[in-house]
Amino acid sequence: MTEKKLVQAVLREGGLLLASHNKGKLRELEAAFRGDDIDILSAIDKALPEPEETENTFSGNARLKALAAAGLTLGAVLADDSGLAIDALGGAPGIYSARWAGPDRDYDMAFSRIMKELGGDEAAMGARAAFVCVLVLILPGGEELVAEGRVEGRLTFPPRGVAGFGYDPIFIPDGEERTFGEMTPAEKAGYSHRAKALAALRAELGLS
Ligand SMILES: O=c1nc[nH]c2c1ncn2[C@H]1C[C@H](O)[C@@H](COP(=O)(O)OP(=O)(O)OP(=O)(O)O)O1
Ligand SMILES: [Mg+2]
Repeated sequence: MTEKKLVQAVLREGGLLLASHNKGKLRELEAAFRGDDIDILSAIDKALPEPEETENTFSGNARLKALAAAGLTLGAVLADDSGLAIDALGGAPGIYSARWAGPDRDYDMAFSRIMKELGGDEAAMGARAAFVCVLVLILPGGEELVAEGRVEGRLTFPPRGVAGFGYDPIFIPDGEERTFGEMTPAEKAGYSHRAKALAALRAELGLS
């Protein structure tokens, strides 16, 4: 058996725990493994504690979340750390994207802060930004795989659309006029940072 076939067998046998508490992310991650015959569980299903994200990079925090859950399950674990990086704000909110929405995950508050820090709604309109996603997969033997995805685009205010989650209603990917919040899940996956990271990870696993 090739190594990829062995890893696929491990995933089919032991399942995959998605180490995220974000329902929007979980929907997208689950969709990517649909049809693979792998049992998917989430940190929400298993009521796992949410670790504090103390690292200062996306990859560091993705790895921290994956390792925290790996200690609590026998199967493989996949964690996602992601965020919105705005050029004119030096990449902020970046790894602090969730924290800018406060403990209640109030994205209107996060949008207001972005507009304010960019110097008002006129300056904020069209500001260059990118979504970044780093995935870390930990296999039962401890082997770690890392995959990254990025999508460039621009911001728009006021927010548009009710699909997706988080910052989707203010982000327009390059080549589009609609925000992620105005797209179907399949349309968003045609552009998104998470879909690109998932494609890279799936290629490394020989799943496709
Ligand atoms: O496709 C996306 N569309 C819109 N917003 C997004 C996306 N991808 C990340 N984001 C935002 C949501 C959150 O404000 C932050 C991620 O923070 P991050 O810590 O990685 O996730 P989280 O705390 O929501 O869940 P968890 O850590 O349990 O996986 O970036
Ligand atoms: Mg988080």
